[in-house]
Amino acid sequence: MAALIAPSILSADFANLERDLHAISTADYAHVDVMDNHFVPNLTLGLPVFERLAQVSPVPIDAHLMIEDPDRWAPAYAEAGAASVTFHAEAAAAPVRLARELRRLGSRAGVALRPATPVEPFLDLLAEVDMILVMTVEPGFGGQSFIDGTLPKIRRAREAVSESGLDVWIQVDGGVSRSTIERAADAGANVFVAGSAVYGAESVPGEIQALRELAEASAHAH
Ligand SMILES: O=C(CO)[C@@H](O)[C@H](O)COP(=O)(O)O
Ligand SMILES: [Fe+2]
Repeated sequence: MAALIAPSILSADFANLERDLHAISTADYAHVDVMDNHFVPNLTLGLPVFERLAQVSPVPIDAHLMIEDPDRWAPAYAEAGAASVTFHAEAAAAPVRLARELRRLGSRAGVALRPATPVEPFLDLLAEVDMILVMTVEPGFGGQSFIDGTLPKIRRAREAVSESGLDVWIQVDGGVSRSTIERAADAGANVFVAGSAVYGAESVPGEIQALRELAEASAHAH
């Protein structure tokens, strides 16, 4: 399975976001973390900045909305041109209605799960989403360490997707690096978000390629 790499601009230089989007032009997506200081204890950027990022990005944008009331706010990110919009299961009042609305607006629809949120309630609803994001750290900050306890959930999600025959992607986000990406790929993830590992590397394109190769080698191994 092809591995898709989505560097998180949370670890970019916020005074040089356009430059740092161009630095990841060999990636598959640019992962943009929207935090509202309520759903998570951190604040990043909102719609006006996001709209400009979508206009100047050389790669499609994967929006990760760590916000309350995504039912109300998420569609605007699809309208702003996000290729994919992921909202949190814990925050959405009507996740199926919201996913349908995002798709209607031309975006892929993703549902994100905090480490302690079970995936099971969504396994009967796979046809309604394009991606499940299994958070491999508690959302809110970059640079945290990968939680191995999330691997069985990734595995269960992958098994259900395979059984369904649907092309639902499984994304991992948090603590993904050269030393953890193989475990996530082996468990069944196919989209990999990495912030500090990519932007902290000596060569950004070199790191993107190294992560892609490690994930693909591991995914092919089973
Ligand atoms: O959503 C989040 C954090 O909540 C992420 O997308 C982080 O930006 C990942 O950063 P690293 O763990 O890769 O440094
Ligand atoms: Fe994220």
